Amino acid sequence: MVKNQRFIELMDEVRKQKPLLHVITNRVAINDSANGALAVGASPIMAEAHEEVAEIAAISGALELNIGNLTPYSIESMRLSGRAANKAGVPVVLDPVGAGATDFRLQTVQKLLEKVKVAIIRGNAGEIAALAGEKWAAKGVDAGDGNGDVTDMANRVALSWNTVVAVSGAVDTITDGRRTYRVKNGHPLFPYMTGSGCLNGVIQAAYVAVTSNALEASVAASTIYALAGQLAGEKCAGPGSFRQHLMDELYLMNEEKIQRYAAVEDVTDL
Ligand SMILES: Nc1ncnc2c1ncn2[C@@H]1O[C@H](COP(=O)(O)OP(=O)(O)OP(=O)(O)O)[C@@H](O)[C@H]1O
Ligand SMILES: Cc1ncsc1CCO
Ligand SMILES: [Mg+2]
Repeated sequence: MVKNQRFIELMDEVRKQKPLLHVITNRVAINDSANGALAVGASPIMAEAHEEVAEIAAISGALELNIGNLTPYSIESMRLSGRAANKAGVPVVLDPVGAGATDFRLQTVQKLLEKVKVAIIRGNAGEIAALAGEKWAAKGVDAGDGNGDVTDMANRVALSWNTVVAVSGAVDTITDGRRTYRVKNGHPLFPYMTGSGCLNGVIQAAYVAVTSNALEASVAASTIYALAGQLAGEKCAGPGSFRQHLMDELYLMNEEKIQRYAAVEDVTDL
């Protein structure tokens, strides 16, 4: 399945369709998330008023829920929009930011997953470890260190919630619990840009808006995003200009760069 050609087709499809993305996210990442969505060709709307979220979710190409700055109000926004998205057949992406940091976050994610069918869960290893019930020294919203096998944890979470799981890190692991892919693109400056994982989640939403195959959407989004960061990192001196170059490289991504540099492996049978 993972052919560079397919990533290119999906990238073109996002640019052609310009899917509306309903995003409920944290106040740290909100502006970069909107700009990154525009850079890949999607059309973001950040909305969380209870009066309108169901209506917006139902007409969107995808809904992205990010729990980075939870409040009781935003939890209800996520529930209402998630239910409306499910009813309308709109795919939902969930970013369980800091799920290992507090019981409140973990319980909120679990309750959301019980009520809302999610197409892709995207998180760092610490967050996915929390969902898998694995011990892991996650540090707030950062991944931290742990000994668990990332693929095994991701598989378990994917099978429990019947979803695709995309684990970000130096290598990204994407699985539906049956097939597993690894993306080796990326750049060490990524962790110095706050909200870079949150933007990854929004790009996942842009891609799942244009295909009913959430696994291929997630592998394509993870690859194109990590590759844009890799090319950005090669051009810049530090985190400030990395952020600028990342937006540019998302916008400038093309067939030639994907064919030349995408480093994706199907590790299902390894
Ligand atoms: N050490 C690294 N080397 C290369 N790429 C990396 C590295 N760490 C993360 N990435 C890339 O950075 C992007 C963001 O992933 P990361 O795991 O840092 O998200 P996150 O921890 O959820 O971020 P945040 O919470 O700040 O939004 C991914 O596309 C991933 O491929
Ligand atoms: C720093 C931070 N705190 C809550 S959300 C967020 C953005 C990165 O996840
Ligand atoms: Mg994160």
